[in-house]
Amino acid sequence: MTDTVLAHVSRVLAPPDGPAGLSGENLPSRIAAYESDEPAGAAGQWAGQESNRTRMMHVELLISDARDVKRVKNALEARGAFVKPVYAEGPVKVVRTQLDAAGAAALFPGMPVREWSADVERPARRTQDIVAFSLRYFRTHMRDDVDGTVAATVLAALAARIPTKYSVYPPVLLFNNSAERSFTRGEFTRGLETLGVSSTEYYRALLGEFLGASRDRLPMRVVAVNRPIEEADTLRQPHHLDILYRGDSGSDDELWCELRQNGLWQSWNPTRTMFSRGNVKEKARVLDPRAFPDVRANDVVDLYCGIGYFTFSYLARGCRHLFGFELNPWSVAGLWRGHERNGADPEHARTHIYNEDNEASVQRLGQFRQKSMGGELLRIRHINLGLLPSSKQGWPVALSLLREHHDWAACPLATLHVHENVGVAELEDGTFVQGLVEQLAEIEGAWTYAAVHVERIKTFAPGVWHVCVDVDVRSAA
Ligand SMILES: C[S@@+](CC[C@H](N)C(=O)[O-])C[C@H]1O[C@@H](n2cnc3c(N)ncnc32)[C@H](O)[C@@H]1O
Repeated sequence: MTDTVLAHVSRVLAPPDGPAGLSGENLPSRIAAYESDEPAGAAGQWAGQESNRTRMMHVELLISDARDVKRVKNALEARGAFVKPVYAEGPVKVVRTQLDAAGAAALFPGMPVREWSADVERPARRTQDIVAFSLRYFRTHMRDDVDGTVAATVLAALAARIPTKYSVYPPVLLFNNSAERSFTRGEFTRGLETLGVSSTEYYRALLGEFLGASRDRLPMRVVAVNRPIEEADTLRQPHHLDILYRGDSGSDDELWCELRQNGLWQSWNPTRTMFSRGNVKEKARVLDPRAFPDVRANDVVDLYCGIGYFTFSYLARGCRHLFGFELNPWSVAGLWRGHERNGADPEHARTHIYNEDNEASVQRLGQFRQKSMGGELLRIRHINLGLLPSSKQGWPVALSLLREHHDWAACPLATLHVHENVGVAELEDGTFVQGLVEQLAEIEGAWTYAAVHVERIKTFAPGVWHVCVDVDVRSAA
């Protein structure tokens, strides 16, 4: 064995009281600590009581030059305003603070900031805990007759392949699948065979470690590996979800995950529908009356409603009617499960979901107005356009809805929330936003458009941000 391999083997074989991070002794509590999408006591806001959700929003600093991180951290620590950990989003280093926007501007003039709250997603999970647990398990469950040197080499190889990033989506423990670290790598499966370790028993044991990990104490029964969604797939379906272990006899069609974020339940079938934890921040923004004013008692259209990511936040804010359009029947089924779990609007008096192309929305809203409103116009205060990589298909649809069905006299302002993946350069030089506004004006020239906010939601790929641009639309008349 080379020195490098030996050094690595001695590191991964460190005894339980060895270096922190490899011991794994405190595994359950550490894992439990990762599983929290919201602070204890965050209440469901479904009934539309929005006042108690208003809270001070802290900001995080977006630092483009890594050399500035230390200085910023020191300054924050001196004021007791630093929040661990510092993390990276593409080229940007993100430092969380206990400061509000004004405090940050005073301390770090000109530095870009964005809001965050404790119920916003934690940074990517990277931990050696899974590795430590797994190595302990392999050592205690491998065949007695495996040669010591072979065992050490194989354990080192396994340690390098075990995925360390995962999501707890009860009942599914979903692992990432990077080029280096994955349970589906040949080295991993061959390594288990060499040691005589049963993968089924190993996954069952791994799940056992997560039993107490779900904050809502939901059962964990499935280990799966996710692969990236294909860019070209409009329905954003997880075609490459591999189920490695199932502790029940249900079929894929009966597998429903549940997760509560910002006090609202969501439900989805992970073999049929994508789920992005990172959108939790945008969902929280929809719940913030300062960011999304006048939702209450007005109407909202969600042109790509999916499983209800944003739909539920609008309903929680007390909108009058929510019209959602979604092509994927599995997402619609998930949306209704989540809707039921959230326990309000049981008669579906406010929630109108159409399992069809949003191109049909102009016609559907017309029918709704005739049937349920005596032909009266709607007050469409917000239109959500939540499709990646681009929601461009929905831009003319959104403007047609305003043209045909919106009462400008009763509601003089309508806001489009345009989700897109945008390159950093186009964002920073303003060309994306300018192009968006110009294209909207080309579609409907009689109105005015003002891009009032650009929310950087998460990095989609290096140098590419998933953003939501809020565009205020006013009729010139
Ligand atoms: C990024 S996902 C939506 C995320 C969503 N907000 C949620 O809760 O899942 C985009 C969704 O748009 C749907 N979709 C794509 N094109 C559509 C169209 N023309 N009309 C209606 N839905 C569409 C896809 O099926 C997918 O579920």
